[in-house]
Amino acid sequence: MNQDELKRLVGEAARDEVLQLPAGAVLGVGTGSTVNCFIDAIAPHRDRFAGAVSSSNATTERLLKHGFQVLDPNAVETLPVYVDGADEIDPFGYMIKGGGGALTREKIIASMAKQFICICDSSKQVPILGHFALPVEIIPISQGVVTRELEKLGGQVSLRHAKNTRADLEQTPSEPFVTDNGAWILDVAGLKIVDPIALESQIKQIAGVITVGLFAKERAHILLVSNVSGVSKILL
Ligand SMILES: O=C[C@H](O)[C@H](O)[C@H](O)COP(=O)(O)O
Repeated sequence: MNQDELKRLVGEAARDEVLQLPAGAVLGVGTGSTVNCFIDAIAPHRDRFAGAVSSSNATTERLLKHGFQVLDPNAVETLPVYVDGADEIDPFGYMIKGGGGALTREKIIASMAKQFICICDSSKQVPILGHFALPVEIIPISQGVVTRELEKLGGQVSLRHAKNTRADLEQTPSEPFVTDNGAWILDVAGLKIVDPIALESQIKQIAGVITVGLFAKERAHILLVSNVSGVSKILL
């Protein structure tokens, strides 16, 4: 089974999970290739839901294409669930997210939800976070100062470029990658994140930082994880 098939499997498992919600629920929907499989899997059931709150322009586009009603987050008070992928998840449900650049809106929508359902294949499970470079969304003029602060924490910092996403790390950098919020992303490699709660709050306090892709406060409560033997549901 290849990784795409594992993503499809876990997307379908998440569909089965949200179909247990009472009819008329509003869904919180994350971003990324795994979430795309979830969106495709729930598309035939869209009429059971009052709509969805989206975490990125890409997700909004896909939801609309499938005929979902996409609601303004300001018009919604709470969400029963938020479904999203992760770049890394540890045994406590703490995650690194933002490989696709959607971390800020993802964190906002996750904070509105009663339950975070993380969907991924087992390659994303790690004992300690930090092998995947930690994304930090910043105000562009703060690049220099934030870089220096992050280096003091022991990280090797690089500005993400438009073609320098997870899928093609080797390509020659071009223009800076610009997020849906018009901001930039610093990727911080070489951190061994033993205390995600402390590091999340420490990085958040650096002037110029919009969001750090460490999801400790907005951790996952349920993990649906696929491997060659199928999908497991883990309560965190
Ligand atoms: O910004 C992107 C998100 O945090 C994604 O949820 C994360 O990068 C995982 O994406 P994928 O399912 O494509 O591996």
